[in-house]
Amino acid sequence: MQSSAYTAAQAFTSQTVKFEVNIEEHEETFYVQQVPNKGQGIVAARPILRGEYLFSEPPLFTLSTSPTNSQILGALAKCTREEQCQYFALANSYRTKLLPALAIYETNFLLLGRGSLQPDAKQQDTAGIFILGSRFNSSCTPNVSKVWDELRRVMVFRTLRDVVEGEELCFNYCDVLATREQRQKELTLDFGFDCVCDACRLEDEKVAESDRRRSSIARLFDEVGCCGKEPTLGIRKIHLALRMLKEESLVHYEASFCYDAYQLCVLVSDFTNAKKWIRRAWEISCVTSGQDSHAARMFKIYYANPRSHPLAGLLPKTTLTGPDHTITPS
Ligand SMILES: C[S@@+](CC[C@H](N)C(=O)[O-])C[C@H]1O[C@@H](n2cnc3c(N)ncnc32)[C@H](O)[C@@H]1O
Repeated sequence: MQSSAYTAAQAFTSQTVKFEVNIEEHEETFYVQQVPNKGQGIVAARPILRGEYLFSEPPLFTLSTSPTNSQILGALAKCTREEQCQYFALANSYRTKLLPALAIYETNFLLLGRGSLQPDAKQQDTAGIFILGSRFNSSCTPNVSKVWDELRRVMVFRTLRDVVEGEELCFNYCDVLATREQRQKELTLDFGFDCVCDACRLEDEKVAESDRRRSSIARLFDEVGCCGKEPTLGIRKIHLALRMLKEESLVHYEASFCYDAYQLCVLVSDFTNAKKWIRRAWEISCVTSGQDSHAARMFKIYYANPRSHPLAGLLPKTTLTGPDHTITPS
């Protein structure tokens, strides 16, 4: 199998430090190659464990989420010739609709805000071009997470679950809890392609089942937030959601549900189960966002002292259930 060897080199913004992402350094872990019906993609060269760090990459340049063609050309003018060539070698899904520089930007930009390691990073409207990160295709059952580290100004990629050798590495371009129809619509309208990921290629009853589960998880996510006065009901909904997330092989939202369960437990002074839930939330956030992420650090503090949460003891004492409790379908 062929890997395309290239180097993405970019100076840190307003710093003199050079930061390089060299695909050759990662060849034992993954390689870039053609994948059926998606152009190029990133493929695991060996079994990779859940939560393994893949690489960090600084943006070639950053702009708003809807720049003009001349703003992009302006940013490219500050790049080296090699970097410009790398940019124009990226995928282009809008070849017939937009000018080349803009079309490539629209096909490849990544938002800097989502999943930021800093809670208050005001980066929602900023996007960047990442030469290697641009080779990740989309999956609606992703096995890779991407988190923007505002402090280091790099996008960090890591695996969300165990990956077998030869498996494609993908993150999600759209909300994984949307139904297939909603996802397909968004990917066609906003990203310019028809998704052929495994979840989108499910047929008949299987896609109906997957849609039902994803919609139920989304609904439970909202409902749990309203269960502050009914912790027993809230915990039951969380168990249900976690079971469905597992059935859908989805990791996103898991830490959030576990943190909600922790909060419900501290509300009723069930600190034994609270500790179990916050430990689970911490473990998952280390996988999805890394142990230096804001969420992982906050969960670690609550694990050390579950009683320190401001909601502790606000409701009458009772015992709920922990993350290992199994529920029977109703
Ligand atoms: C950021 S690029 C990803 C890498 C790209 N395949 C390449 O060759 O460099 C985004 C483009 O990849 C393709 N792509 C990504 N995910 C896909 C998917 N799930 N199904 C079909 N095409 C996909 C689409 O053409 C999309 O516009």
